[in-house]
Order: sequence, then structure tokens, then C-alpha cells
Amino acid sequence: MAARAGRGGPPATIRLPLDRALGHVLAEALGALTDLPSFDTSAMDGWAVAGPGPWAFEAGAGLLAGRGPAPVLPDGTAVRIATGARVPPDTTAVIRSEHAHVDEARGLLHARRSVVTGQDIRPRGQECRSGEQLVPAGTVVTPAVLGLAAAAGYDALPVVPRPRVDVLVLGDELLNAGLPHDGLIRDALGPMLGPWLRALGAEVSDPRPLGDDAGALRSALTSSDADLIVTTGGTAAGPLDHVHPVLEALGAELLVDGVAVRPGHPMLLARLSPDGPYLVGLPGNPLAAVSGLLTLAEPLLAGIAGRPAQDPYRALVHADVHGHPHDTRLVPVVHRPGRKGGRDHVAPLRYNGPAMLRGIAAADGLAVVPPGGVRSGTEVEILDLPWAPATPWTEGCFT
Ligand SMILES: Nc1nc2c(c(=O)[nH]1)N[C@H]1C(S)=C(S)[C@@H](COP(=O)(O)OP(=O)(O)OC[C@H]3O[C@@H](n4cnc5c(N)ncnc54)[C@H](O)[C@@H]3O)O[C@H]1N2
Ligand code: MOO
Repeated sequence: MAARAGRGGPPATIRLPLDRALGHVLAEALGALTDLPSFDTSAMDGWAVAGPGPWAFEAGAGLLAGRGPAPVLPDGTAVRIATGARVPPDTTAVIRSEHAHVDEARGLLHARRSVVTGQDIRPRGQECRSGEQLVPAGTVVTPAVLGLAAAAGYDALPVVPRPRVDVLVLGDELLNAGLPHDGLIRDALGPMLGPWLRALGAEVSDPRPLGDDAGALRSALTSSDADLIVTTGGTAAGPLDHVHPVLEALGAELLVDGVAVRPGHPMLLARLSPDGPYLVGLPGNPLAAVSGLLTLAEPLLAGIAGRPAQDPYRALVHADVHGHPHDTRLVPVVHRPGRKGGRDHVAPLRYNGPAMLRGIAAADGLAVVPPGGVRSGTEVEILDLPWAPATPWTEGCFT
């Protein structure tokens, strides 16, 4: 539902220079603007040779990287060549300097080992031809994608603008500094949500502490120009839980109003108006808020940003995990390699109560545990945390 909502409109496209494009999603596929390499290139420092040896050569620095085209290399001759230099036409092979014997007296070059035609030459177009697709639309621009784009001739990239997110932190009991005291506790969600949402590709404003003030919540919602508003706390039915009443007063459409998931069952997804921002209401219990982040905010943002949603996958779980009688549980897990011939698996972590963050801080994923629980050795679906990402588009392409 959240992913579908996010994909509702066509994603906008902007062009950003390479040094500002990191982390954005490509709005279009990147086609190579040139052959790569764009000329036959020496892969080693050594000698370009033509025909069978020994080869006559002239003294001097020879062919260097970054210079214009070299003249044709006549049969039976050799010329010094640097890594990255253009290989002269009619070159048979490049011989690495450590595999060559230079007879200065006779002006002859000998190979110390057999020479294979084409060795240590990177032929033009070896990596790609001009126009060939390098990276599909929807790919997140990583440092490596930036390098590839530059190599292929790009100065700017067509990307989807980052979704803008406002974070509103509700609760009179929250402190922003120091130790808990007198029933007051530290706000654990404000410091977590900005970086987490940025890791999902969003542009996030500083979290705004609003206390338990329905009027402040209402005016924050109506004055926001974000694509998504994330609230924390106030989703349940307590005396100071203002999220539902304020959404109702604003005529918002509730798309998800509670889920059969623990922790996180009161999470909600709403749209403030048909063209207005979405709102993800995260429960106040910190691990319950993480559940809502992964299952509502992440797919919604992926949809808005044109990014493919996480590919579901399963992994062996290494211990019995108890279940909720009728709801699905999300349990922090960490991936572990199999030892002594055992299979790779995930280990469930302790300290996974709804109000705890100790388990998730050590985790790289959440296991989806069906009602009733699972036995050790069962496969369960895993939701990755954003700092344990996969790159689904490479599968089948280069493997
Ligand atoms: N009668 C019922 N009460 C509750 C139910 C229920 O089904 N029936 N569900 C419980 C569950 S489960 C959750 S989760 C919470 C959700 O409540 P809210 O979203 O309204 O959250 P709050 O009441 O505001 O806070 C809950 C809890 O979390 C602490 N909190 C809130 N914000 C933060 C923060 N930014 N950093 C750290 N901790 C925070 C808050 O102090 C409370 O302890 O409702 C249950 N109640
Ligand atoms: O969402 Mo509560 O368990 O579901 O913390």
C-alpha cells in the first residue's frame, strides 16, 4: 500500500552536476556517451611491438598517456609506451618492461617470454560501446556510479529530486539533552529519524519537538510543504494521543490505520489532502517506530523517489523465535556466516521489546516472524536495514 501510494505520480526529473548527485535516484538509464576505453590503450608500462621479435627500437620516452595519435608501428619495430597511452596502429602486443630485455648496443629489444597477440592492450570499446546502457533508471547514485558516469562522459546526471520530509516529535515527557529525571526521558527518535530517513534518500528538516499540543500539531501539518511528514508518538488512544483527532479534523484520508504487526501495531499512513503531503504516524515506543519506518516510510519514500522497493528475501534463522498469537513479529537479527560447513543464517537478538533499541543497534535486519513463531532452521523473510543494502540490478547482469 505504502509503495503504491508513493508511486502515485510520475517522478520529476532534475539535472544535477556530478558533485551534487550522490544518493539521488537516476530518473533515466545512463547510456555511455563514448566507447570505453575510447581508444586502444596500453594496460602496462613497457613496449609496443609489431610483428615477431626481436624488434629494433629508438631511444627516448616513447608514447605517453594523454598525447595525440601515434604513427603506424612498422613491422619489426618497438616503441616505449606508458600505461594509458594510445597504442599505435598495427601494434601486435605490449610487452611489460619487466618482461623485456633491452640490448642497447645493438638497438634491439628481446621478449623474455612468449608474446601473445593483443596482450596488455585494452581494445577500444572493451567495457562498452557508445550508446550501450551502463546503469538502469531507478539506480541509486553511489560513488562508483559517479566514477562510471564521469568515465563515460557525463558532467551532470538526470535524477529524481530527493523527497522532502518533516519530522515532528510528539510528547511532553521528552528531553533533548542530559539524563532522564522526574519521569522525563530522552527523545530517542529525533536523533535517529533524520539520519535514517537520509539513508533512505530523503532531504530531512531538523526534528521539531511539539510536546503533546494538538494545536501545534495541527499548524505544523497545515504549514508543511514537505512530501512526507513523519510524526512520532501520539498514535494510540490515550488522553494526549492527538494524531488521530487532528487528522480527522483536517479531513485527511487514512490509508493504513493500524497493522497486525508487533511492535508497531498502531502505525498509520494518511494523506492530508488529495495533492497534499503524506503522513506516516510512527508509534512512540522506539522499536515500534522502527517497524513503521521500515514497513511504511521506506516503501513510500522509495515510490516517491522512483527507487525500486527492497527485494524480499529469506534466510535461515538460527534459534527458535516465539511468535505473537495472531500478529506478525518483527525481530532484530544479525547475519552470520555459516561455520564448519554450516549454512549462512541470521541470529535473533535479545533486547527486542517495543521500548528497546539495544537489539536493533546491533542488527542489520528485521526478521518477519509469522504468528505462532518459528523453529530454529526455518527460513524467514528479512527486511534489511538501510546500512546493509543490496544492489538488486546487478543480478543477472554481471553475475
Ligand atoms: N490501551 C492500550 N494502550 C496502548 C496500546 C494498546 O493497544 N492499548 N498499544 C501500546 C503500543 S504497542 C504502543 S507502540 C504505544 C503507541 O503509543 P503512541 O504512539 O501513542 O506513543 P506514546 O504513547 O506517545 O508513547 C509510547 C511510549 O513511547 C515513549 N516515547 C514516545 N516518544 C518517544 C521518543 N521520541 N523517544 C523515546 N521514547 C518515546 C513514551 O514515553 C511512551 O513510553 O501505545 C501503547 N499503549
Ligand atoms: O507498537 Mo507497540 O508493541 O506495538 O510497541
